[in-house]
Amino acid sequence: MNYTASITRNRTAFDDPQNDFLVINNLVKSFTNPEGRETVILDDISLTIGEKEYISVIGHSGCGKSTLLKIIAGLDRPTSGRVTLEGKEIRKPGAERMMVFQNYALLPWLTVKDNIRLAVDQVFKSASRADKISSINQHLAMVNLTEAADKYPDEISGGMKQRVGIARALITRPKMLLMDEPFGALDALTKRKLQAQVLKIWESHRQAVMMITHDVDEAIYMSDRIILLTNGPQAKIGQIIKVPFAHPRDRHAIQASKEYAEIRNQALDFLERYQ
Ligand SMILES: Nc1ncnc2c1ncn2[C@@H]1O[C@H](COP(=O)(O)OP(=O)(O)OP(=O)(O)O)[C@@H](O)[C@H]1O
Repeated sequence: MNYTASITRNRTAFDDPQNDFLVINNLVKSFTNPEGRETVILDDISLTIGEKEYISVIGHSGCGKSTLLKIIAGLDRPTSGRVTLEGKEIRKPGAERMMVFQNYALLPWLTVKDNIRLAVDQVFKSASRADKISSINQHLAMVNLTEAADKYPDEISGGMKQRVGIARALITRPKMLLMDEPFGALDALTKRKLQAQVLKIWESHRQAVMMITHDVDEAIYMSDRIILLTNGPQAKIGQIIKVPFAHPRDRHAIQASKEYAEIRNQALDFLERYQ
C-alpha cells in the first residue's frame, strides 16, 4: 500500500478540495454567565466538510466540541458567523442531520423496534406500514439487533443501546450524521467491535459524518480528517490532520504502517501541548 501522510496546520474554510457540503464560516460562540459576563467559547472556527467525508473532532474537555456539534445540529445558534448545509443556513434541527448521543437517549418505555419506528414515523410520514416494517427490520439486521427487537432498553447492554441509537439515526437516511462520543461509554472490546461495524456501514452508505471523540486511535481508524481544537475558552482549530488511508480500512494493516505512528504522534503531541 502506498500511504502518503500529509499533515497541515491552521487550514481554513474552502481549503478542502472535496466540495462545500457543510461550510462553517467564521463561527464564534459565546455564553453569558448569570452576572452578565460574556465568555467566548469557540473563536473564529472555519471549516468545510465534504458530503462523503468522515471528520473527527478532538480537543480537551470543555473546549467546545459538543457546542460545535449542537450548532450544526441546529440545537443552538452561533453568536456570529454562519453554518450552511448545501448552501442553506442551518437555523434549526432537520431530518437531514441526525445525532447519535453518548448516553443513547432511548425512550425506556418503548421496545428497541419501537424506538427506531418513532424516527421512521417522524421522517417518513406517508410511507406505507409494510415499507416501514421492512426498513426497520433491515436496519435492525444491519446492526445485529434482530434478536433484541422486542426488548426494552433496560433489558439490553450499553453496546446494544448504542447500536439502537445508530440504527435510529441511519434509518432516516440523513445527509449528515453527528455523533457525540458515540463509543465513549463502552468497554474496550465492545467499542472496537462497534467502531468496525459503524465504519463498515459508513463505507457502504457514505454520508458526511462529524464525530466527537477523545480517542486518537478511534479518530485515525475511522476518519478522513481529524480536527484538533485548542483549549477553551476561545478555542480555535489548532491543527487539521489528513488521514491518508483508503477505505475500506483494515485496522491491523493501517496500525502497522509508519504513517499511522506519525499521525498518532502528531495528534498526541498537539494534545500534550494544550494540556
Ligand atoms: N448553555 C450553556 N450556557 C453556558 N455555558 C455553556 C453552555 N453550554 C456549554 N457551556 C460551556 O461551554 C464550554 C464548552 O462546553 P462543551 O460541552 O461544548 O465542551 P466539550 O468540549 O464538548 O466538553 P467535554 O469533552 O467535556 O464533553 C464549557 O465551559 C461549558 O461550561
